Amino acid sequence: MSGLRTVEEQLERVLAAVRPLEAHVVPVPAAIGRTLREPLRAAVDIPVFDNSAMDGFAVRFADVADASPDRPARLQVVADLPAGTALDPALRAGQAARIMTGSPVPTAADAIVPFEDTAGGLADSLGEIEVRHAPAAVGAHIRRRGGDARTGDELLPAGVALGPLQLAAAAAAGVAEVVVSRAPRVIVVSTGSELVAPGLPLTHGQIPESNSELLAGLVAEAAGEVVLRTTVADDGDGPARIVAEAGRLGADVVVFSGGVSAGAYEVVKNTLGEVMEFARVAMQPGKPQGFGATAGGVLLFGLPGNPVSAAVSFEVFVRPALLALQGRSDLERPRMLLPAASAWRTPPGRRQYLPAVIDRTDPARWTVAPATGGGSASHLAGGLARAQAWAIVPAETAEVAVGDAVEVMLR
Ligand SMILES: Nc1nc2c(c(=O)[nH]1)N[C@H]1C(S)=C(S)[C@@H](COP(=O)(O)OP(=O)(O)OC[C@H]3O[C@@H](n4cnc5c(N)ncnc54)[C@H](O)[C@@H]3O)O[C@H]1N2
Ligand code: MOO
Repeated sequence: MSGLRTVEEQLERVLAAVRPLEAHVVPVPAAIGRTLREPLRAAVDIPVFDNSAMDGFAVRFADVADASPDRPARLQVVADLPAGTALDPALRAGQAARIMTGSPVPTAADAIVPFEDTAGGLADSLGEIEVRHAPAAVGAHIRRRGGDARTGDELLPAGVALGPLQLAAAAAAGVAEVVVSRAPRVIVVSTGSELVAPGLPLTHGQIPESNSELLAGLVAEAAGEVVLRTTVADDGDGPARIVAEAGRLGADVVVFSGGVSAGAYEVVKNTLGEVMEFARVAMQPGKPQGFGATAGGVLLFGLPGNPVSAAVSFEVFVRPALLALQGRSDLERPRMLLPAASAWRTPPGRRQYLPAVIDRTDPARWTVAPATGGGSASHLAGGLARAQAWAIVPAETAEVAVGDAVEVMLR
């Protein structure tokens, strides 16, 4: 199809307009979902000290090296070391300390014997014990100081998203505060005089408004903060009023949906032509795209109004921009090649982004299929509910056959 811009060209224009937001210091519990802007370095060693991996006895390996059920080694227990103890008892030949998992190993000990390897176990553990099984080697069941990370080691580079695993590592490394990006502030605007809040009665020609639900949720998934969510009519100066409001609210991004194609009442296209460029992109759905920035740097997206078009356009253009604003190093969703479970036709000359389901019954052979009976028709908002991924089919491909390897963007 002639005169269409590639997805890559459009995305390049979008990303060229992105200026990363300020970074600030927040306490670790407030950093969930934020993007790290300075490397995370360990403030203490992990583990902090040599400690026991088992409940049992700290011993001198030489005392128990030959222990067996027939010839058990007898040791005298001279100390008890619960977790949190500050003790470091001396152990002479033939002596042991009872020790719990996580307790500091005495300097004089060089192996741990679990309760299970003694005759009396926990029940008989504070007087004399009989070790019936020798530890495998010096150091058995001892978790060494710094074995995981040393003070000052980089645990995470800047640019990664902080989830529960990353924040737990920060806490374990003794870190109380991290430097993260602030959340992008986003305004979500639906356009259309036919739109009515879901649940309200509909007169002829009216439909429930659903794009703001979609886009606000996608913004939140991308760690953005929706500061205003509203609908404007197909006539009047609603979009311009919103752009002015963006300045007052300190918004970073405005996402319009609808009103960008070729009709008589395209309110975004007709009123924001001075701050936005309207292009046709070689993708289906999502062909008509508006994008621009205000003098103050607020990014303005004009997504097509069809619900599937809006969803795809968000994935392809808005989400990468929101992540780039936050300084995220990886702007892409994970992708993989999967065999098609059914055949479908694709639009000529435009890259297809098809709402897809993944059959994960066989873990060694996932397959992909369209989520909607009607293929990629952009109005199928109900079928969108089943979509688990996007199948991406190149512009040159006319149809997908069963078994063809299809690129799939997971979500
Ligand atoms: N003559 C042409 N007509 C169209 C073209 C074209 O190239 N030439 N492109 C088509 C394509 S492709 C798309 S996509 C749509 C995009 O249209 P708009 O972005 O202008 O969107 P609207 O016309 O406002 O709405 C389209 C469709 O989506 C429904 N909609 C809109 N907003 C919402 C919402 N918030 N919640 C639920 N549904 C919404 C709306 O009622 C329409 O049915 O243009 C084609 N036309
Ligand atoms: O681009 Mo439209 O989104 O094909 O339906």
